[in-house]
Amino acid sequence: MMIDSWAQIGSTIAGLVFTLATLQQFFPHQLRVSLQQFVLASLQQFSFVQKLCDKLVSFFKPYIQITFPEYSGYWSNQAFTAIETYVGALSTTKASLLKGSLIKNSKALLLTRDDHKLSDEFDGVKVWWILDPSSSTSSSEDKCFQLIFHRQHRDLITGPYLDHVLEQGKAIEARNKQRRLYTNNPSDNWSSYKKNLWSDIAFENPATFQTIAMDPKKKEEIINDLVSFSKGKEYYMKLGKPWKRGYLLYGPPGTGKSTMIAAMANFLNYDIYDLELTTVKNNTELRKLLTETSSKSIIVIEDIDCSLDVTGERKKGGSKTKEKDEKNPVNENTSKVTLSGILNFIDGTWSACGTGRIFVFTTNHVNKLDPALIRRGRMDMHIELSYCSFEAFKMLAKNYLDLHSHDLFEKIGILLKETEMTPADVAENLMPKREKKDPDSCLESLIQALEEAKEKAKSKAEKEKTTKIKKERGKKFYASLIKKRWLFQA
Ligand SMILES: Nc1ncnc2c1ncn2[C@@H]1O[C@H](COP(=O)(O)OP(=O)(O)OP(=O)(O)O)[C@@H](O)[C@H]1O
Ligand SMILES: [Mg+2]
Repeated sequence: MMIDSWAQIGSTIAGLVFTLATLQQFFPHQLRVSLQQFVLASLQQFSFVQKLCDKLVSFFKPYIQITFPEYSGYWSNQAFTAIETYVGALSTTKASLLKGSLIKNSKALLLTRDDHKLSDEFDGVKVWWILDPSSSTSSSEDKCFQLIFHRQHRDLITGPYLDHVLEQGKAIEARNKQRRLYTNNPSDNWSSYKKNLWSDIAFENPATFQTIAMDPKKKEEIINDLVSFSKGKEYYMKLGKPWKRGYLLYGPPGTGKSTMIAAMANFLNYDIYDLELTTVKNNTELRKLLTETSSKSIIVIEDIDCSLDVTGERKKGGSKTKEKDEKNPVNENTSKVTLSGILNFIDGTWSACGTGRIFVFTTNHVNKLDPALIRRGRMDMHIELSYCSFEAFKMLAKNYLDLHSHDLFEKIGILLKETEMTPADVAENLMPKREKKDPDSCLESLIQALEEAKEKAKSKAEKEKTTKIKKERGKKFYASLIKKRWLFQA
């Protein structure tokens, strides 16, 4: 009330000053000077009185309240959601009244305090959160949070503290969020409702970077790259580049390409969009699908060489190439997605319509891919996943058998150098076949498999060698026949 009346006085004085300024033009000079002095003195007195009044108000009412409603107009208020999560997680360990809920798309049971008033501390300053302060008095069904703090900490609380609350709330939400695996629906099934472009299920692949067997240095490099990308929003903005990154995973079947994608999603807490190119009819559909993916997600095209003819069409250049490219669909019957459509999808104007996106392509035949598709900027990091090395084997032994060392490791190390066995095959041999783990028999079964693989490779190499020799002999024989015939004719 008091504040309202002072606001009224303020506007009255402002009006008076304006009227006086207009009238002044008609007064003689002497009178004008005296009037100005009078107005200045009154204003000084007014500001003194106002300061005094402010002090009185803050003395009798020293606390500030900020309300965060659940809805702002028709839209849900994102600040409310983040605050709800943050406040819910406030020292649940100390509280005696708890409530549990399993929220949609959340992977864990959410335990929150079942109090209406909670205190929190930031930089030594105490604040209070009240849920639904008006619930007892108001008939409105909308929930809201009220933050109460002493007015002397206004700057700290409205600035750094609220930033901290929103950031923490969002981080907890992301941690609890159940990741989703999306796959695109054939466009014949698309309804007018946009969400129908993709179907999704809970993503429950438990692969992590700890469980992936590969060169530790390479693994660390990938992790660092992902971390700097995921935290690099401002950096990308500064560079004027869309916030996106491409990874090309290549290597023989069973070397961990799909496992790596799952580990990336789990590490970053991103959803996966598994794009099945063969069901996409044309570039327009491809663009639509892209615009319907969420930010901070991984868009995957597995076995890109099988989904699209990307075997160097653009290398030839010229308008003819483009013509050929357009005529070179994924699937002769239904799809007209072209290489240029894919290039535009990853790197064109449309690719920047969301942020924090990761594109991952996998292939077993990296040499077959058009250089334009995998150049840096499109596929920024090329990751080779190869046959099982000794380092990779040690990781698998640790994960599968809890073994850090064993007498048989040395022999396995030598055999791995002499053979090409995929981590998938090594893992299969290390998997205990009985309920009770018996590391010795698992390692022995691996040694046996390695020796068999070595023998197979040896006999295959010998076979290839004899076929080559036979071919060369045959060639020589025909050459001599032709020579003899030619001599005879001559
Ligand atoms: N590097 C690895 N580390 C740990 N496990 C692995 C690794 N590679 C393969 N595996 C195991 O083998 C299985 C098959 O691997 P994955 O599907 O990732 O291979 P891929 O490279 O995607 O093969 P493809 O080229 O046929 O798609 C996985 O379920 C995983 O258990
Ligand atoms: Mg795979």
